[in-house]
Amino acid sequence: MPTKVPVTVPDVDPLAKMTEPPPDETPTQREARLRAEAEAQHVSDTIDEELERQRVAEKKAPRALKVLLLGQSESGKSTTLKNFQIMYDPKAFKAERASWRAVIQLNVVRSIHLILDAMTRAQNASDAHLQLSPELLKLQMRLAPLLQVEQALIRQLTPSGSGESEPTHLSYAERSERSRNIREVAINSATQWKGAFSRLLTGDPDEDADVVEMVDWGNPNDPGVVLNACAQDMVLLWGDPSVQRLLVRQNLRLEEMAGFFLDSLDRVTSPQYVPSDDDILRARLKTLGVSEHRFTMSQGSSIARDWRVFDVGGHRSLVSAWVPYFDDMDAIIFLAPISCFDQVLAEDPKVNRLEDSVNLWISIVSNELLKNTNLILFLNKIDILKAKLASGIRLVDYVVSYANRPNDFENASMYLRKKFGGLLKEKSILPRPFYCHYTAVTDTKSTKKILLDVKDVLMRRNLADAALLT
Ligand SMILES: Nc1nc2c(ncn2[C@@H]2O[C@H](COP(=O)(O)OP(=O)(O)OP(=O)(O)O)[C@@H](O)[C@H]2O)c(=O)[nH]1
Ligand SMILES: [Mg+2]
Repeated sequence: MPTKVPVTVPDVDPLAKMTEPPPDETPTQREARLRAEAEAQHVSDTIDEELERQRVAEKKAPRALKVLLLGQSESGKSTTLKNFQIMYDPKAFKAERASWRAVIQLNVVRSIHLILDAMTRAQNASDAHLQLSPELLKLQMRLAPLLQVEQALIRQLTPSGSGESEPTHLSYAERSERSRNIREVAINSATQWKGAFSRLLTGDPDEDADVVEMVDWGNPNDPGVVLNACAQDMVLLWGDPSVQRLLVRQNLRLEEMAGFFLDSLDRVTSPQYVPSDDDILRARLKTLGVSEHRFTMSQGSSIARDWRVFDVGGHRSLVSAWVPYFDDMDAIIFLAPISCFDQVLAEDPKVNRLEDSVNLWISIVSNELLKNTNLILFLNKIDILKAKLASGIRLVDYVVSYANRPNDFENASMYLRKKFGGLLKEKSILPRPFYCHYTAVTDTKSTKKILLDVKDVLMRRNLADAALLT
């Protein structure tokens, strides 16, 4: 049996013993000690107060306002995001300028590819109306190298291993850091373009240097070099009246398609080409996955709020990836491209695009997770809608319920607005206001006004909600 050792418990607190004043303290020492203790207490209180103030401030600070951009593929989500960038993060927008060049080059090559395909179809059909002149056949041959350029650009803009056949990424992603260090390797001094480029370096040297770097003028297979060499032939092809007739016969309206640059060939294929804001808004690059962008916006003179804007891919296969973002979203900007009434989905040619937009709208409006979320509808691509209706394409041929209303923009846009508004009213779980704008988000001026309005509405609603909660 182990013997028990009694444990002696001190009858005084050892800590108190250590801090208690010495027994032989003089009155002066005592006064000094008390002063030091009071000072230490004051410092400690100040720290506590500051911590408490920070805690309250953090609690009160408005969290970031979250906005999700939704809509079918090619509805204009990423283009709307670019407008946000131009307004609230011009630096980020500028930083990407050079990278858009490759996207625009690919957009050009795609359009030419479509024309060459249309010519091949005409040859195969041996239709007497579609006879191609020997000059056109020569052009067709001379433009063949562009198809290889297309492949090179797709490789540059498609993430490896994604299984995607369509580009989805700016090329800067893999270049950004590296490019800062290898800028000097870009120009081969033997090329004739060097002079042109050095003359060009007038504006922001950084921005232009990025563009200079993107083209390897010493490499005859570089996309920029091939495009420049083919520029005249492309202009001839696009301007040829029999090509225009052929496109009409095959119902190919290239100028209404995403990423149309054939009317600006001289400019966009020139060695000194730097994409303008307008070009970047018109460039087409499909989104894969979800990207988040942060902006700081102010309301009046006092309140600044952080905004988080989410851009998602609208391709059918990507729609299920939207759901995790529904939770906790303050607002959704839903884009319905109403010019698309006579088009079918690229991913499913059995489905009309307008009908698809209406169905997506119903699923968003009636979604339980979104019953408290503000919904803002952009009836987009009104510039194309106006041109289409003016050219005689009839809405009633695709939307039977349009009946005998006049085939003009005022009536058509109002009709579609009522349709979307009616569905919101009918299908929403809780009543909510109908915020709706007619937009052409490739037009920065009108879009700026609309986004300012959206910002005001959301900030006000958010403040009102916060007031209700407190
Ligand atoms: N003319 C015209 N073109 C537009 C308008 N809005 C978007 N576009 C063009 O339509 C194309 C598709 O726009 P995006 O913003 O890439 O479409 P998205 O909704 O992001 O498409 P996904 O990424 O595939 O989901 C781009 O080439 C845009 O320039 C518009 O109002 N008018
Ligand atoms: Mg997109």
